[in-house]
Amino acid sequence: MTDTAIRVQGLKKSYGPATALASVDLEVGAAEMFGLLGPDGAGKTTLMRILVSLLDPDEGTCSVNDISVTGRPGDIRRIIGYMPQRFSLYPDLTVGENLRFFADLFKVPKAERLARTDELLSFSRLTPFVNRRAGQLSGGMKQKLALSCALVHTPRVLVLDEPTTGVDPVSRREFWAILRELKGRGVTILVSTPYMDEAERCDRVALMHKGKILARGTAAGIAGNFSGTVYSVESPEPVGTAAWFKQKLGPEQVRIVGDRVLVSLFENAQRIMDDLRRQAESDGKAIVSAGPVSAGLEDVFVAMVARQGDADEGR
Ligand SMILES: Nc1ncnc2c1ncn2[C@@H]1O[C@H](COP(=O)(O)OP(=O)(O)OP(=O)(O)O)[C@@H](O)[C@H]1O
Repeated sequence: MTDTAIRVQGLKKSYGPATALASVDLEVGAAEMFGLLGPDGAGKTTLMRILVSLLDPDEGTCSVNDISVTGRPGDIRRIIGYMPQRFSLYPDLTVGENLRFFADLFKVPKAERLARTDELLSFSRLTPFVNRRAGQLSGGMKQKLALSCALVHTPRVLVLDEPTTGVDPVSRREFWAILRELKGRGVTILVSTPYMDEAERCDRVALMHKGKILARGTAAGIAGNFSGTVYSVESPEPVGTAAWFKQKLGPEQVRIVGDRVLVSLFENAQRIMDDLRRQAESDGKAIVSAGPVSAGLEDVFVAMVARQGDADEGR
C-alpha cells in the first residue's frame, strides 16, 4: 500500500444542467486530517458521496487505500466510515441500542460486539448516557453518537460531512479532540466544514467553490499566499461602517468579526485605505483606527472567489 489513502483524479459530476463537480483532483495521505472547506453548494457532499460509493461520477477515477471506489464498492464500504450531514440515528432507540443496530448492520462479529460498543461509548464519553434515547440527546451528543456509529466497523478511513454544523462551540471542540485522537490511531480523516476556524485543526485543507478546488495546502500556507492587505477598522458603529465600506467596495471585500470591520484591499492598499477613511469621515462615519492585520483563510477564500467570478465572466 502507498502512503496516499484517498486518490481522486479528474472527477466530474453534474445533476442535469447543474455542475456539482467540475474536474476535481485530490490526494489525502494515510492518517492525514484533511479539511474540505467551502460554502453551501460548493460540491463537498457530492465529492464525499462519490468517495463512499453512494453516487457514481460522470467521469474520473477515485480510490481509497488503493481500492477502486467504482470497481469494488462493497470493499470500499468495509474500510470507510461515513457520517452524512443528516445521519439517521433512531430517536426512539437508546444510545446503546443505536450502536448495536449499526454493529448488526456492519456485521461486526458477535464475539467482538460488546467490547467494541463499550470501547466506542467510553471513547466518545457517552457511557453515562447509554440508556438515554437518542432523540433526547443534545446536538453535540447526537453528533458523537453518529460518529461512534460510523466507527463501529473500525474503518481505516473516515469521511465526515459537516459533522459540527449547528453544534455549540464547546461540543465542537470536544468533537475535534476525538477526531485528533482517531488520527493518532492512524485513521485517515476527510472532513468538510463551512467553519473557517476549523480548518486550522486540519493538517491540510482544500478550498472548494462551484465544484472546483481553488487552493489547497496548510491553512497557514494558504493564508500566507494572500496578495492583498486586510485592514481592521475600529469604529463606534461597526454595522453602519461595514455597510458603508460594502457600498464602496462590494460586499465580498468587507466582513464584520466581533466589533471590528475587516476590509481586504489589493493594489495600492494603503493609499486606498487613506482615501476611504477620509471619505468615510466626511460622510459622518467615525473611524477610530484602521491598521493592517494578518490575513486569515477566510480573506484568501473571499479574494479567490472574487477572482474566480471575474474569470467566469471573462473579465
Ligand atoms: N440531487 C441533486 N439534484 C440536483 N442538483 C443537486 C443535487 N445534489 C446537489 N445538487 C447541486 O450540486 C451542487 C453541489 O452540491 P453539494 O451538495 O455537493 O454541495 P455542498 O458543498 O456539499 O453543499 P451543502 O453543504 O449545501 O451540501 C449544488 O449546486 C447543488 O444544488
